[in-house]
Amino acid sequence: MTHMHIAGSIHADAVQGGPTWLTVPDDLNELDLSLWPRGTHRDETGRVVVAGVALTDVVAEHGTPVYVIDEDDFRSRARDFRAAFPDWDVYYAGKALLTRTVARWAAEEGLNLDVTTLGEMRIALEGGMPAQRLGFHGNNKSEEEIAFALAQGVGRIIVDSFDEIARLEAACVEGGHRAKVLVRVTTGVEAHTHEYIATAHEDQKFGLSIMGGQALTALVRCHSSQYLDLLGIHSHIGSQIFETLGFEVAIRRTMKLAAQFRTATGVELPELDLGGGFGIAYTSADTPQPTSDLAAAFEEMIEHECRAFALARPRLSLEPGRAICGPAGVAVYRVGTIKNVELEGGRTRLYVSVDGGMSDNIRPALYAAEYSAAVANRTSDAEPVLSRVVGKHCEGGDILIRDVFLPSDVAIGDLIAVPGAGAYARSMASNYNQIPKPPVVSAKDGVTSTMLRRETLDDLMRLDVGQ
Ligand SMILES: Cc1ncc(COP(=O)(O)O)c(C=O)c1O
Ligand SMILES: N[C@@H](CCCC[NH3+])C(=O)O
Repeated sequence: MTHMHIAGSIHADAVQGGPTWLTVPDDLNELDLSLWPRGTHRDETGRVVVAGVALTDVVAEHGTPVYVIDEDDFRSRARDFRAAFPDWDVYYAGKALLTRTVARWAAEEGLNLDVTTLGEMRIALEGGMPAQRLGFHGNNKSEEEIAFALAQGVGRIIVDSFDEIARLEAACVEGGHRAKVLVRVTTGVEAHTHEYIATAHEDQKFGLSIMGGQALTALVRCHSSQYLDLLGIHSHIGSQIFETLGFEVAIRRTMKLAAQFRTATGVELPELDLGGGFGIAYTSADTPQPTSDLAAAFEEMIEHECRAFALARPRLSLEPGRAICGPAGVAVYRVGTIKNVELEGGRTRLYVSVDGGMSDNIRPALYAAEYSAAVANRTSDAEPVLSRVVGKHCEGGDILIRDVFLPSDVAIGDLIAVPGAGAYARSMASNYNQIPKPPVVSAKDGVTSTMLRRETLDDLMRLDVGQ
C-alpha cells in the first residue's frame, strides 16, 4: 500500500525526508490543543495532564501501554451532537470504543447505540443502554445474534442482504416477534477517505445497491413482510470524512430512493439514517468542521431534497463513533530503545521503539493512518528531529507514527503520548506476538478508574488448552 495521508493535508514547508504536510514545529513543548482532550495542558513541571491527571501518574498506577479516556471530553462531544442535531437520534457507534462504562456515558448523555455483534449488544445492555435504543448492524448477523436481539427488544435492525431478511423473518416466526428494520443501501458515493474505510461505493460487502435496483427491491420486500415494520433507509458512506459533498450526494440518492419507494407502494418512509464517518484531527494538518457547521450543512441538504422530491421531512438519525470517542482518548507508551538510522543523502532518521504497537493500534498499518505524539513526562529544549515511532512486534510495518518531530534528547524511559487514540485502536486490538491487550482507563477531575483491565499473560495462557 502506498503511504497516503487519509485526511486533510497541507503542502507547506515540506520537511526533507518527511511527508509534504509535515512542518517543523516552532515549539515541541506546546501541545496542539485541537488534537488533545479538551483541557489537556502541561503542568508547571512539564508533565502532560489529561482530565486533571498527569499522565506520569496514570502510568505509575496502570503501567504502559495504557489508553486514557477523558470522560468529560467524551460527554461534551456527545452533548455537542445532541445540541447540534436536536431533533435527530444520535447513535454512538460502539465499534469505535465500547465498555460498559462507555455505554453508560452514552445512555446518560441521551445517545442511542449502534452495535454490530452479540458481544457489543451484551456490553451495551449491561452498561445500562435500554434495548430499544440499540440499532443492530452487520453484514452477517447470525441466527443466535438475531434471536438475542429480538428477545431483548432491540429498537431497530439494519438489514444488509436478502439472506438476512429471510433469516430475520424466520426468527420472528420462531420467537413470535416483529422487527423494526431499516435497509442499508449503497449510494455509489466515492467518499474521500482510505479505500478500506469507504463503504458507499458499489464494489464492497456492505449494503444493497441503489443503482443496481436491489435497494428498492429490499425495501418493498420488507414493506410487504408480515413480520417486519419498515422504518426507512440507512446509508453510511465511510469513515474519517472531512467534506460534506459525499453526504450531500448520499442524501440526494437516498431521498430519491424514498420517492421511488413511494411511487411503488404509495407509502412514505418515516425514517432516514445517514450513518457516521465524521473525521477528527489526528495531526495538525487535519481540520475537521465543528459539529454545529456539519449540522447546518445537513439541515440545508435535507430541506432541499425534501422539497425537490416533495417528501415530508423524515425522522433522521446519525451514527458518529470516532467523532465522539476519538479525541477523548490518549495512548501512552514508554520508550524502550532508540536507533539513529542513516538514510541516503547523509540524512538520518530516529527510530523510537515503544512498548506497544500494531497489536494495540493497527490503524497505521491497515490504513496508513497518521498520528502525532508528545513526550509526556517532561519538556525539552532540544531541537526537533524527524522521528519514527515504532512498536515491538516482529513486523517491519509495525509503525505507530511514520513521521513525527520529537526532541533530539528523547530517551529510554520517556513517555510518548499519542492523542486521538480513543477510537478504533484498543477496540481493534489483537494479541499478535502473544502481547496482552492494554487497559483502558477513564479520567475525570484528577481521578482515574479502570474500565478495561490489562490482559495478563495468564489470560492468554488459559486460552491455550492444547497438550
Ligand atoms: C454503519 C456504521 N455506522 C457508523 C459507523 C461509525 O463511523 P465513525 O466512527 O467514522 O463515525 C460505522 C463505521 O465506519 C459504520 O459502519
Ligand atoms: N476502523 C476504521 C473505520 C471503519 C469503522 C467501521 N465501519 C478506522 O479505524 O478508521
